[in-house]
Amino acid sequence: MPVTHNSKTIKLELPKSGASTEIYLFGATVTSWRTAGGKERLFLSSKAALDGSAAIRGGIPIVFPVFGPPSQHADAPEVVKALDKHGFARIHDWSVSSNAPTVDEEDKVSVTLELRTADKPDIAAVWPYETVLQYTVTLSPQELKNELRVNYVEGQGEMPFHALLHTYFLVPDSTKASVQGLKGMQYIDKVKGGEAQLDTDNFVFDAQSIDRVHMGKHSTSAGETPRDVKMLYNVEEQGLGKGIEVTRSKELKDTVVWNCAEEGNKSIGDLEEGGWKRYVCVEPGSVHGFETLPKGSKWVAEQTLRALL
Ligand SMILES: O=P(O)(O)OC[C@H]1O[C@H](O)[C@H](O)[C@@H](O)[C@@H]1O
Repeated sequence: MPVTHNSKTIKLELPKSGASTEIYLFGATVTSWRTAGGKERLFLSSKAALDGSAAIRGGIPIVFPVFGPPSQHADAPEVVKALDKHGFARIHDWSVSSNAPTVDEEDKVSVTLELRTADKPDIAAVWPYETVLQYTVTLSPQELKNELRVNYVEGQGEMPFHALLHTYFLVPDSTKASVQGLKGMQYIDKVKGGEAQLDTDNFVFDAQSIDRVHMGKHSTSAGETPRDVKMLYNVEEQGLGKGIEVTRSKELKDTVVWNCAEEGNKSIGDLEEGGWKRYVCVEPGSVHGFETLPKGSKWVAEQTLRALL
């Protein structure tokens, strides 16, 4: 059966190719993505809480409706200031949507999860905008697509929000991994206290702590387009390929790159020892400036991850 689930997780499988993905209902967090042949592409800390007691350390947590600690944003509206770091989507149970059909074909399988703020009293207490989040995960032999839909159903005034797909890639060695496609972009360097900088080269993770928010879109002769980014392993390994290409819809205009390095690893209790060397985060989102959504409307964004052979 290509779609199986239990009370905690959903598994999508393409038996012919060996590709699969696993999604926890908690946070709608994708915790595993294996491409054709069964190679794992996402990092999941062996110390991650998988019992709903904390956000899952690894995979693809969903950040909504605020990125980072709300106090970090001078432009955060009052209502946002009361929220937890990275918002509420990653720390609540989602359910399988009965409104969206599950696609189940030989080389494509998908499922849609849903979070209704009206069903969660603790969210409704702090978030006066009734929201339905829908998240569709689609697996093909070499690709994983994540589509997030934000439906603002009922409330007063426009709804402010950030959204981001906090993708942890599994890498053989984070100090060798690089990211192509950010050259020429302005970024905010959170390690250097929020200083704005210009990326002048293709970006190489090294042993230093990295925490950057690359802002906005690419200007090309064809107009403004969202960036296509490539995360490269720069390591030869049987069956691994070169890396992962990350494409996204224009709504995910920003890209966060993060690795906590050895020193930072010590202060993250649920990150396994040496975990910093096994992951790099490349996170498409809209986190520089708040989106504002009129009541009754919808915001749709997606990323596609593709293994580069
Ligand atoms: O530890 P978490 O709350 O999951 O946050 C993990 C990281 O998320 C993002 O990448 C931020 O840019 C980092 O500043 C933060 O440390």
